[in-house]
Amino acid sequence: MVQIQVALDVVEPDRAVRIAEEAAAGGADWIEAGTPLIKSAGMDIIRRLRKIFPDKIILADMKTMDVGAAEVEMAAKSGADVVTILAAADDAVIRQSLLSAKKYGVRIMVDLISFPDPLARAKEVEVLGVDLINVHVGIDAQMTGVSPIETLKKLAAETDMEIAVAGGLTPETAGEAADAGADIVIVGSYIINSDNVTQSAADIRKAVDLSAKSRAPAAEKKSKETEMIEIFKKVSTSNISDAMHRKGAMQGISSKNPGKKIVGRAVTVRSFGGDWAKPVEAIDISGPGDIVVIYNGDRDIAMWGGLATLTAVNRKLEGVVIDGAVRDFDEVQKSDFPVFASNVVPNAGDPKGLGEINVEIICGNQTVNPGDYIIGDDSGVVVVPKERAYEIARRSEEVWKREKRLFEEIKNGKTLASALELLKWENKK
Ligand SMILES: O=C(CO)[C@H](O)[C@H](O)COP(=O)(O)O
Repeated sequence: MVQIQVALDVVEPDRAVRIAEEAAAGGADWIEAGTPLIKSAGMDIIRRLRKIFPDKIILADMKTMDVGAAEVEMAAKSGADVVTILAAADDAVIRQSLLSAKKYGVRIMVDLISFPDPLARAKEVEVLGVDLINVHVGIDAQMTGVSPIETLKKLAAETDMEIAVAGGLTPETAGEAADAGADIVIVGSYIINSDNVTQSAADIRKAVDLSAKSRAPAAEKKSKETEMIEIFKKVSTSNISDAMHRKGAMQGISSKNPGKKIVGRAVTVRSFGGDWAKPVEAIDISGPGDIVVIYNGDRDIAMWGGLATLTAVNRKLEGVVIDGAVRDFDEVQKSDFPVFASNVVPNAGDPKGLGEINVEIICGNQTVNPGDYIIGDDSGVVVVPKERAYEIARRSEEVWKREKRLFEEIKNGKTLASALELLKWENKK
């Protein structure tokens, strides 16, 4: 039977243990002390997991690169059954790890993460005596859209080693992995960031246990663009800003029609001193999914009002974001059209026609290029450069999931400080 391994990639040991208990209740067979957890809690977390789960396989995700014998020994003596060594490590490290593993009665799993030619390396380590290999796409690489399944399929046809697979697996891809020949399906984020860990582990268990024949045909693969838009619609601007390391938020611009969220591509406009010609001309070259993003630089002369709003509604624009002022506030509000701006004033400027459309602009102190992704909600507006949009979308979804999980923990009696073990993690510099 294919084994399910839950990867405890959190840095708070108490949370890790709670999640492990919930995942075990959902059908996880192997419990992995993830690398960040081991770095945070040391071998104590292995001892603790061993005590709580005497009958489960405990994997120490050491990702050892050097001094294999010593690292295997300490994980083994703490209670691990399986220890990971990086495929990128020198053969000497792998040999030493295998010797130590034999001595202390544990198994070695070689992790192919980021190895340029994983199939060739898998054959080499098999010759060295390794019998457990992990086809693995790391978390940061997953965010760019890389998946382990194709490599898994190729490796399964060529090796007798037991194969584990990891890399952002969900029930759908975990099922595919089982069909492709995986013996151990390793799942982190999908389970540990779920607001119902037990159910999510059970979903993976069910997907893996279904035979290939009884599995529903895989859903048609979405384009990256569709996937991105769906994620941006689901997450908040706060999640996106976190995913961008607190960058991307426009300053001084807020929703003038609260409750309206926008997700779309920027049509940029630069104009000056209330000049509203270029902004309203930009509406005519925009359509569904477009957001007109305007730098006007004057908070006291409006360059957008009720008539521009009506035109934008008729052309089915997604919204408008203005570093500058709007007027006709009552008409804007009645329209329900998403308008984000820095100020509301009654007086307008003149349509002189100065400025440009679809050039790089600065709006709310952020650089915006034509085609960049703009997301606005009641917390504000963020700009996501188009070149990094897929990665940022995927990362913001992880932030969203983690917050949902924390929300559940706080609902169940934890405080935010205790859930995140804040005292331990205060900056000691
Ligand atoms: O070892 C890891 C990262 O290096 C993870 O434990 C592994 O990738 C599983 O987690 P996820 O399902 O989130 O990818």
